[in-house]
Amino acid sequence: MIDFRSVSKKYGRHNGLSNISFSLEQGKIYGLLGPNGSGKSTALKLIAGLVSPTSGQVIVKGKEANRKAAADVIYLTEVDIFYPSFKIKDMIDYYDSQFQDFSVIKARELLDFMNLEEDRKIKNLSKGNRGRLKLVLALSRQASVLLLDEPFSGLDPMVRDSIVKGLLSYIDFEKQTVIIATHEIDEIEPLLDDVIALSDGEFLGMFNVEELREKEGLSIIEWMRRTFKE
Ligand SMILES: Nc1ncnc2c1ncn2[C@@H]1O[C@H](COP(=O)(O)OP(=O)(O)OP(=O)(O)O)[C@@H](O)[C@H]1O
Repeated sequence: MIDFRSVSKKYGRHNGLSNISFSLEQGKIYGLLGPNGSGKSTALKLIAGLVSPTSGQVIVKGKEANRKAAADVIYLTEVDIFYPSFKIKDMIDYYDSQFQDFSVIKARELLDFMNLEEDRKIKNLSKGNRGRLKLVLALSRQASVLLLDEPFSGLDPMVRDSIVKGLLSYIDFEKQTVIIATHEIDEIEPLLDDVIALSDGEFLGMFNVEELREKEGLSIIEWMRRTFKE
């Protein structure tokens, strides 16, 4: 349902991604892994149609990715996108007015799960709570592709694990494909079906997490350490 066909993305003379090809299936959770600057955000932006490939094609649900086709793609970015004077409930209303696939009922359930009160002003929220709110807003939509860029980075490690596990119940695996770009591999490993590894804009490989454990006796983090040391 998502295809990268010989995709390169240059920023000026600098390589963001170099000749990458892979295919992703519907209904799976993918980890997009790699060190800083390896091209993870670039890959997500290409799927969301926010940047265009310099060469090659990115196909999402049979069509070339662009801003219009991206109506069915949710992209949770690292950057804060909130209006500081808004209260949480204003943000929920705003999302409800902007996105047909947004569910207020689901948003309220998620706010409850994340311990967020609707009357809090966004500018008064801690970084971790802003991170929680971003997840609430993203997961309250029903789009087919969910792109999460470092979704757990602001979260307290003490609660991260339970949040990560809880989030699974809000994903519709019949319809949604999820790609999580992250450095926090340990916590999300149990969630992932397959992993795509990037380094310096190059595609290192894609593999199944369970197979890796069964055949090679390695966790993702062990595999990453070994691969990136080489
Ligand atoms: N707008 C831009 N202009 C110039 N170079 C860019 C731009 N965006 C990304 N790059 C470069 O492209 C490469 C890939 O960047 P990208 O942000 O995709 O990596 P990343 O894996 O998401 O990194 P991080 O883990 O640090 O977020 C980096 O070398 C980066 O400096």
